[in-house]
Amino acid sequence: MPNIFLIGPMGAGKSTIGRLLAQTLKRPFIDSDHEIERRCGADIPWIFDIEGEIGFRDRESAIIDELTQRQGVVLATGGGAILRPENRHHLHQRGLVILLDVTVRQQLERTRRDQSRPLLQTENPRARLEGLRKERNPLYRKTAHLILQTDRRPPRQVMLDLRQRIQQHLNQTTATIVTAHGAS
Ligand SMILES: Nc1ncnc2c1ncn2[C@@H]1O[C@H](COP(=O)(O)OP(=O)(O)OP(=O)(O)O)[C@@H](O)[C@H]1O
Ligand SMILES: O=C(O)C1=C[C@@H](O)[C@@H](O)[C@H](O)C1
Ligand SMILES: [Mg+2]
Repeated sequence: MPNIFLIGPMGAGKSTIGRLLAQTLKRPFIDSDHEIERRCGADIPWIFDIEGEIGFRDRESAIIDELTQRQGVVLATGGGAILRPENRHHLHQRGLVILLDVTVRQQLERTRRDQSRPLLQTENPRARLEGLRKERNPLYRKTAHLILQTDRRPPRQVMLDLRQRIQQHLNQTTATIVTAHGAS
């Protein structure tokens, strides 16, 4: 089984679904946001405060480069992990990249009680999420091998669907390789 990398907007469920998927596949689960916090000894709002978004993005790029070199892991990335070209390249080349997508409406619902996302600590989170979506959607889409909508379904359902889509994708890829090599 290749590495599974989850990308997508804040509140799409990358951390939640990633953990469930790793459990059922019996793979190690890593969350790049948590790993940055653990190593830094500070939470993300604090890192944004002290080092600015650029400081956080530098830490994020270093951790993505490192974690994508592991084997057989499920990795949940942060919502902005696709912003830098080198991150997109590492993700796309070193694993199967799944975009968990979500509507802005659901994002608002899922993130409104949580103050851990500095980019949403604004007067108008809806406008911020819409702006981010416009800017990032093309980047998510060109980095992903598979796309899955996560609205209106509970996490376990999304995870089961995702597991099936991954299996289908891998079966198709294997079939193509076997055909290309002319195996009987
Ligand atoms: N399919 C779902 N249905 C309902 N709630 C969900 C679903 N997926 C995730 N959630 C809830 O939404 C919130 C955000 O989910 P999560 O932290 O997994 O998002 P994320 O994609 O990792 O966001 P971030 O990019 O900020 O790390 C959590 O409270 C989680 O329980
Ligand atoms: O969408 C983003 O830019 C972010 C999403 C979170 O996962 C964190 O990585 C951080 O809050 C920034
Ligand atoms: Mg997360």
